[in-house]
Amino acid sequence: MRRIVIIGGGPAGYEAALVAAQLDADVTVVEADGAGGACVLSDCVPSKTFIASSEVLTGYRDTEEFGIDSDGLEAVTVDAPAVHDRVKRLALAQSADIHAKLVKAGVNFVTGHARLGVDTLGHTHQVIVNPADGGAEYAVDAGTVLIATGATPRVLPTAVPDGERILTWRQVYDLPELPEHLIVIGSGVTGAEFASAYLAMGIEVTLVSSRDRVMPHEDADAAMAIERVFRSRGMTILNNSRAEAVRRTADGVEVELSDGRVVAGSHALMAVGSVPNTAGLGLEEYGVAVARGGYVTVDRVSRTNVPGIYAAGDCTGVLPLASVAAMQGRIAMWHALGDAVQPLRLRTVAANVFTDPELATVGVSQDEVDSGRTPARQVMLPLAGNARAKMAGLSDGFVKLFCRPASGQVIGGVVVSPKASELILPITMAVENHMTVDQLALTITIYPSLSGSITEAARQLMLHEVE
Ligand SMILES: Cc1cc2nc3c(=O)[nH]c(=O)nc-3n(C[C@H](O)[C@H](O)[C@H](O)COP(=O)(O)OP(=O)(O)OC[C@H]3O[C@@H](n4cnc5c(N)ncnc54)[C@H](O)[C@@H]3O)c2cc1C
Ligand SMILES: NC(=O)c1ccc[n+]([C@@H]2O[C@H](COP(=O)([O-])OP(=O)(O)OC[C@H]3O[C@@H](n4cnc5c(N)ncnc54)[C@H](O)[C@@H]3O)[C@@H](O)[C@H]2O)c1
Repeated sequence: MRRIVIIGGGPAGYEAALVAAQLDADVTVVEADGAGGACVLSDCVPSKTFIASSEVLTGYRDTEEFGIDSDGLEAVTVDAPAVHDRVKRLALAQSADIHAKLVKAGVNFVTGHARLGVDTLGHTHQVIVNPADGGAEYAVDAGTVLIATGATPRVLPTAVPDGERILTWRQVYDLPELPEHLIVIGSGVTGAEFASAYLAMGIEVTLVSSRDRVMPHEDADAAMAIERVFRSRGMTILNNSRAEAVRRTADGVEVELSDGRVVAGSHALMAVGSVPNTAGLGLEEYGVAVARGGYVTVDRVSRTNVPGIYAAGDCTGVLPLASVAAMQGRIAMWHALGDAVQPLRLRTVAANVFTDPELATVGVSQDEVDSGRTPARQVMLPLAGNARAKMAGLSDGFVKLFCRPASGQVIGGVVVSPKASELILPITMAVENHMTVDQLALTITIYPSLSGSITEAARQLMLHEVE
């Protein structure tokens, strides 16, 4: 029986463990916190649960337009401790579910810290476990080790979070009440999602964005559409602004920008990226290649340069998504245990930003098409013309489709709309299965439906081909 030790119990680690157990390996997962890792306990799951509460408030916006009399958002109050309790409860419940699943699969789950040890007895590898229960450190031999240690919020030395006024995204759920005026620093996906959720909760939000638009790595049309929505709902967005320092004041914070301006608010949320949890793991001593920024270097089957040592998830910096982390972890185990394995393909990974409206993408990007790297025809269809969107009072979103110029094969798409995370699936399936715009266009969709805009976009590309 092959013995596998996995360091880290997030999506990369626990999904790998389930695969390895299924293949009859003897699996130990060492996790410093709880099953599900940071994804479940402090990052993805809590933030999406918090956003779910903010979406309830969104339902109270513009009710008059629908002929519903209400006192509007002003009359709705948010019970912050109740919202935060729900966030934590759901995260713990999800963690418990994952723990139960692992135990049922026969995985040995150890709470504690682990690092690579020096193998003096000539075993393949050795992992040193420091259990959280205070017990003595011990060594575990392993034929295969998977490093799946994730990442931690980046801290600027001039803006150190204190958990009260200057916060990481992991600390917001401990606030006794919602901020009065939240300054979000960093307009990547994390910053944009929190700015959107707090705005929906009726909080004054200032977003400090170091670039000329929010979400600089996302589709520009989509990011600008969302920035317009944010501004129209009253968010202050400071473009081309870097935060130099954040200080506590008597009753709040002040953020000093690099051009000398100072912005005052009640709280600051630092969303300036993450750093991989790779220090102290003994990687360098062991000869495992670590790239700039501390990311473990891996190939497309999650191998590091040291035979038998694999790495997966955010600690590799390949693509920091839970879905990708999980697939990297599974691939590592399929490869290590000699099962059939397809190397990681990032081309068909769908991603979603949970702002209001949401922004979902898959396949080629507008940048790749504009630069000529990928020849494509495209169409962008505003949702404003969709009957279902009109009924729901939606005017901001769109569907964008990319296809190969000659064959019409669907190679990418963007959706900006409520629940874009669900609407991207047909485009993802088309990309994954090399479908053409004709095949998409001939699919009969529900009338009226937002998904009708996807087939309509495909029909427009079909017509274009005929011209
Ligand atoms: C605010 C936020 C929202 C997000 N939302 C989404 C989303 O909606 N969808 C999505 O796909 N992705 C989302 N992500 C990204 C997603 O959370 C990560 O890609 C995912 O958590 C990566 O999984 P992982 O297994 O690599 O690491 P993690 O989930 O970080 O787990 C790693 C675990 O390893 C443990 N660990 C570290 N060092 C050791 C050690 N030495 N010994 C033992 N244990 C150790 C840590 O305690 C941690 O629990 C979000 C990220 C953030 C920050
Ligand atoms: N919905 C999701 O799937 C989801 C949600 C959150 C995060 N994630 C994943 O995590 C990754 C990282 O996202 P992120 O937003 O946490 O980090 P990021 O690194 O993408 O964004 C951080 C932003 O902060 C800016 N910044 C840095 N220092 C600054 C300063 N001093 N002042 C102002 N701005 C500053 C950077 O320029 C950058 O734009 C994403 O690419 C995504 O893969 C996914």
